[in-house]
Amino acid sequence: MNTPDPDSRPFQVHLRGVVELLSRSIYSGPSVYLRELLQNAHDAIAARRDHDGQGGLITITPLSPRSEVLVVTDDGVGLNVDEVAELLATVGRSSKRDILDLPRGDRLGQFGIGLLSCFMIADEITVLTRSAKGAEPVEWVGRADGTFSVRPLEGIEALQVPVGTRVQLRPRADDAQMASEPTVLALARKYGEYLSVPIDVDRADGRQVRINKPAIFAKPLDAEPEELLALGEELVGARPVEAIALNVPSTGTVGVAFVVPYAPSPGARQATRAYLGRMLLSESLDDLLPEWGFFVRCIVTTSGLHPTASREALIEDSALEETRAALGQILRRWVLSMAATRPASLQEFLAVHHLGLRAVAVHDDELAELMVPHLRFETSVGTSTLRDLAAAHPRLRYTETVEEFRQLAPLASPDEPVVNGGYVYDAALLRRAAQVLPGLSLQRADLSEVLDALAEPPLEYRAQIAAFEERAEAVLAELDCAVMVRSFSPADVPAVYVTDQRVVGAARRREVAQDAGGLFGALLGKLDSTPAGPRGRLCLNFENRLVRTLMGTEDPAVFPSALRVVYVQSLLAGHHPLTRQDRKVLTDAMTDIVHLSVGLGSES
Ligand SMILES: Nc1ncnc2c1ncn2[C@@H]1O[C@H](COP(=O)(O)OP(=O)(O)OP(=O)(O)O)[C@@H](O)[C@H]1O
Repeated sequence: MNTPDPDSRPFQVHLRGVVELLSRSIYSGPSVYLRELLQNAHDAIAARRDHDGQGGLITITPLSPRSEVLVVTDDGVGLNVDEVAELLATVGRSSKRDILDLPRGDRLGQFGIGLLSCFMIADEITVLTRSAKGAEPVEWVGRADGTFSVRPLEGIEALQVPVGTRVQLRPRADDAQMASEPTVLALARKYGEYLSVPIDVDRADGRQVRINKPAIFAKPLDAEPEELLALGEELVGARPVEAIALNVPSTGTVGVAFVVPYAPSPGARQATRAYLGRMLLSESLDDLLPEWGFFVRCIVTTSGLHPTASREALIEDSALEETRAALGQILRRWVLSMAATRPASLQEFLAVHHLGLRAVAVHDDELAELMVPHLRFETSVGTSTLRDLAAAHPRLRYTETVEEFRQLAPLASPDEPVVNGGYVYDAALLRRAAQVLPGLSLQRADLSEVLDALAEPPLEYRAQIAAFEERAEAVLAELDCAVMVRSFSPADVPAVYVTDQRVVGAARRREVAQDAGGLFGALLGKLDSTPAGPRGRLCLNFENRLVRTLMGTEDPAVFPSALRVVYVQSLLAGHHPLTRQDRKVLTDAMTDIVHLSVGLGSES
């Protein structure tokens, strides 16, 4: 056994310093004083019910023209004279821990500091209390200077104190507003409206308001559907798309997730309104859901998660981790069941949230697995979900940019479509698609491979085509454009213009450098280290009527003009930017065609 050290002395507590610490570093603001008083009253009532089955009302009397004192009364278990000194005046001592010093699940408090929060608005706290276990009532007065006094009440004074506790605060002049009727009503509702213990607020006009409401979010979804959606609307700011029931029995967490009908900023987690034992913990808890749960806003109450001392956040422990994982499972099941039974609803949901889902799915395996098969992508055979595409075409190719897609889409074989990965996040998602959809082969599309794979025109036309390619290249040489003839479908596309982006980039820089001149022009000129080569290639379609007509046209005026129009048309169809020269070529060609058609002959 340890013998007490004769030199050991108890710590001194500098109360002003502790209150300063609470108000500056622990609590978000002085308004939590009412939460702490409500919490103590609630716990005292719970203790009284355990003791003799009685008790069950909290009354708050705010400041009024008739009184400069705020009063919170409960008919809970009360305290005797020894408990008053032991519990109220000892920082960190709480009656709400069990013999192993663990917090009791049915009590809201546990840290033994809550009452001190009253010093944030008042210099003196008076507690009048009578224990349900007998003994005379007591008055305890605690002061912000760190002193307190205890006085047993006798005679007429004692008769006026029923079983329970009455806490009185006289706020400092600057903080009086904190205890005024409108503020008290608002705070009592904010923190305590869902508590199971009734709370009445006395109004200056003599009436009493009961502030409690049923916690509809803790009931089955169909109990009060309209009221539930109204609550969702209040939380989300618009009518929610759907309500999903949340229930994690292992941590006593129940509530509702409302699916938001608008797209929140990508990756932003929706804040959860969380209650602990039905008393507000936080209106904006951002770590209760997995990161990808940004498309719902939740309201929950929990009994098995652990608050930090501020009681405004949760401790990041295994219970929180388990709850987060379980809530993720519930959202995942919701998505999966929608995909299986209500595909139209899933597509509506994705139409709103696809961008956010894509953003998160890029780095979140869980979400990628869940969502990528259902996301829609643009392809050379129309827009489709990846799952449907994979079912119809086990071999797919994808492009990294929109430009590449526009060039390749008209050339791709319908059996092996090209998927546009150029929109934000899509290429990264497509790179992961094979993991998510086993059996799917998805490769980066390569322009030259696609061109090489195009069918050559029939052998008997080879000589004619070679001559035609030569004639056409001579016309388009000034535009730095090579020409090739291939067979592809659809037959109504006369030609596709394909480019090497590096060559085009260099050509554009040269153009800007010429225009800019001076130092900037010289700088751009220096950047230009790209290999030379034709800026692009016009791939003419042997199956197309116009192309076949052109092949048979020898006219030195008609042939170049018509070919130049086909060239600019292909640029436009592929959404390629037109250079100044391209625009001039089009105007000149059209002018020539008009002249030819009215019999004036070509201008050139
Ligand atoms: N209204 C009340 N009725 C009975 N006992 C009370 C009342 N208010 C406070 N007490 C006693 O005083 C103790 C200290 O209260 P305090 O609010 O400082 O801490 P707590 O409620 O135990 O924990 P927390 O810091 O988490 O609020 C309580 O544990 C309780 O035993």
